[in-house]
Amino acid sequence: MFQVRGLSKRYGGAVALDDVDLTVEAGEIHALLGPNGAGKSTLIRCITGGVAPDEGEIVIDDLRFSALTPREARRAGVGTVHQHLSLIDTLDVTDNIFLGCELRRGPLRRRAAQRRAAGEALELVGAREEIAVDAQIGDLSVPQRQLVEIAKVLRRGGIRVLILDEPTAALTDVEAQGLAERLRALRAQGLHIIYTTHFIDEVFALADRLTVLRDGRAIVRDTAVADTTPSAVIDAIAGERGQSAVARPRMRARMSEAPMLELEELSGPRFGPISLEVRPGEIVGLFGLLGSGRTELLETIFGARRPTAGAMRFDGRALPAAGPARAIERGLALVPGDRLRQGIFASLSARDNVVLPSVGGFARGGLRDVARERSVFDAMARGYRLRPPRGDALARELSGGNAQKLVVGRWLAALDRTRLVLLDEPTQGIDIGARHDIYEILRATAAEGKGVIFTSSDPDEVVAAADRALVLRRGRVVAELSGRDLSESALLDISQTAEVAA
Ligand SMILES: Nc1ncnc2c1ncn2[C@@H]1O[C@H](COP(=O)(O)OP(=O)(O)OP(=O)(O)O)[C@@H](O)[C@H]1O
Repeated sequence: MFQVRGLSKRYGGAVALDDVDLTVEAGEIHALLGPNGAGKSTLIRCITGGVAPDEGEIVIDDLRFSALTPREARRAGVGTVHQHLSLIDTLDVTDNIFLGCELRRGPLRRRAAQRRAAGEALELVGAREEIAVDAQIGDLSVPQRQLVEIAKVLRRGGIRVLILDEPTAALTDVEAQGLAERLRALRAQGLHIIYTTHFIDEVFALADRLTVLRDGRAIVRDTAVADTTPSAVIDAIAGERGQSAVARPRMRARMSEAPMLELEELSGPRFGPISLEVRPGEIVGLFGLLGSGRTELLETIFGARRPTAGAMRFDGRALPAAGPARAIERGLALVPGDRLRQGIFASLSARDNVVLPSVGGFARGGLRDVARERSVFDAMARGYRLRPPRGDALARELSGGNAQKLVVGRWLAALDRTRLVLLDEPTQGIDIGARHDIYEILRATAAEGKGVIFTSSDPDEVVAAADRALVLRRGRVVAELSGRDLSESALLDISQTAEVAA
């Protein structure tokens, strides 16, 4: 039995959870959905012991808790797989699984016993054949790392409730299906599985029941997936603008002939050689996974990394690897993928996070133009459905998805000077309503004659937002698709064929 009853949590005046009930049966996969800032992470933190609720209780078997410490949660059988994986690249699988809880006899580590137990833990997630216990984590693919992470949690034993926070955010469809298989097997062992996601299709393929949170309330509660439809769920998540936002027609930009960006046989760290042209008004999608070289390619164009061979030209002139400052001067902008590390200033206000790169441009007579900063921020908050839409909220108080909107939105504020925008996974962690708003913003940007390159591991997204897509695998372009040829199934076919060929 796993139940949450009447859970409420406030942060100052902000209500994160408002009288939430949730029941997850044994042997059930329960999807937790909702727009950014709806309270999903807060609910999960209450269950895993990171946050003490103000009211309500959590019931696990015959134990009732009004608040849990992380230790109590573990003892009660709650295991959590976080979105930001906790594994260390330079250690092997066994050492990662036993990090901080090594098996010892006196002062000695029992290496053989650990390796054996690590193998058994991998068996629990059906990955004993696939993953060697002495493989370096850095050499594993993203889905393999995720399996190690789950194995690490299960190894502790006594897990009754398994919680996964956006486990498929960085996976392709094929990889997500692989993970789904493993989760089904765990479900069959009687675990209560709760997972958060922004992917609706996946919920209908995998989950048994679902709950949708909005503004801290469970507006759809413990509903059997068989009793609802994807469009009803999208409506519940995105509100009345939901369906229409998703179905809105695409706006095609007219493209001029001369390319603004030219890459000629460009090679760099983990990619190349790649040749690519981007014209003003064009949106190019780079479809590839983490580790496909997509981030390195964007960073090289932006001058943050040095190419090892080939040439780059922007507006017909050489684009030297002279650092981001020079690239920004020439009209390039990069929205980084690792936003937690590279993008957010946690202790600054939401408004400062958005206007900071543009403050110089807004200043008048050496003073910050506060009115202008406010209006730029407010426009961004409206356009991106920022929650809360307050400029003075500290960035660290925002939910993950809303913090992400700040980093993407920052370039909206600076867009006057930008001619080519590079975005690394711009919608990862962003809810379905705001996701489509971001596509529109990309379209509107292109319609002004600017160029856009974005990376994505979501074929849907590439089809929805790009004029042309390059499929990237291990640093090379394995296919290029545009017009009628650019479809979700074509992208998937090509990436699977490339996978098999490799
Ligand atoms: N430490 C905090 N201080 C103040 N407010 C907070 C804090 N943590 C969360 N909140 C607020 O609580 C609300 C719920 O946030 P939560 O992180 O649970 O959302 P979420 O559904 O997980 O969103 P996302 O999909 O963006 O991750 C948000 O309005 C957020 O701003």
